[in-house]
Amino acid sequence: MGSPAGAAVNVEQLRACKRELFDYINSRGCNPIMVRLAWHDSGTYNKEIAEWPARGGANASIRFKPEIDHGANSGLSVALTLLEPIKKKYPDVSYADLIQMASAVAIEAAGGPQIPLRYGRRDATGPEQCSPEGNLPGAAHPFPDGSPSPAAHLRAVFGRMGLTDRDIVALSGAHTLGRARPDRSGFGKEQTRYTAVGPGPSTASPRCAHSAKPRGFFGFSGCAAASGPPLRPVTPRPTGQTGQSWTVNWLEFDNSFFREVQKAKRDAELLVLPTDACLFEDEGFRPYAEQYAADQAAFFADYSESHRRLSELGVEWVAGGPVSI
Ligand code: HEM
Repeated sequence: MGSPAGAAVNVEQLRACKRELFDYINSRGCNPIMVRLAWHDSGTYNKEIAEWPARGGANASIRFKPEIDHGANSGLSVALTLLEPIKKKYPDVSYADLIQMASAVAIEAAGGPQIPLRYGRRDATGPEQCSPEGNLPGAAHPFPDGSPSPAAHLRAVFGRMGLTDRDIVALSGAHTLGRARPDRSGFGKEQTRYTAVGPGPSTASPRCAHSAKPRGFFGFSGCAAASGPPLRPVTPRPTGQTGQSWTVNWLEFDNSFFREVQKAKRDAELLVLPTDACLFEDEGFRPYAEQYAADQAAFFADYSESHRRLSELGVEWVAGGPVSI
């Protein structure tokens, strides 16, 4: 049911699990939902509460009812189901580690930065350890905490987790991946041209910079000038999808979220939530948002560090943890 406090960290299993997750996630195109699952597990953290697991955070309590049934978690049981066969194969990897690992791998496999994740998280063991509903941010008025603006709401929620303005802006950049679906969150359109035809430009595949070979939607399909194995496996473009994405290439992790939100004339086919728009409207957030729109390397560097912090919120480490692999 979960890793006991005294369980040791099994580095061999962690490494093998990470290797397997890479293709497992990429071949299914489930990168976005893995990122969202991990964020919704850690994002319940309250820095004012000392006791574990009452303080919330990355403890895998999201796998139990009632937490998985919270309104904010609508649709995330799909991600838990996908992870179950992997958990069975690597039983010494705690659920909390597996959820965070899947998210970091999903980002790296989609072309994002490496995230210096550490392992050895202790699992919550039952429904009585679930976090109460209402800890995750709302995307639009009226905000459940009565905040007067999206920016105030984000600061209240992320501040409760001990995160800063820079963390808020960097982490919001995860919306470069994925979609909103009306039947899950109530946000987004039923379908757009970027979900109907699948992620990526609708006319032609992007080309590798070194050759005329087309690029797969998850990375290079092969390039004569590049040494070593292909960077990422090629996966068929998933067409006929539903929902509304924030970006055109919604299975590619880059800084396009910021570039799209920044545009004076936005593409009506792409989603901008009030909490996304405020990143360019609020004086405290704007410098970071502008920097990330202009400089992908700066975004990747900050994202990587903020994501690691998010992945460790509220964590109780088992004996031998935390470890890097
Ligand atoms: C800043 C406050 C945030 C708000 C208000 C927010 C809100 C939302 C909403 C409404 C959706 C659509 C869910 C659906 O309909 O399935 C969504 C999806 C998503 N969110 Fe956020 N989010 C926030 C922050 C974050 C953070 C911090 C991350 C990760 C670090 C993240 C990652 C994602 C991803 C990857 C998806 C796409 C999921 C999918 O395609 O299945 N979000 N978010």
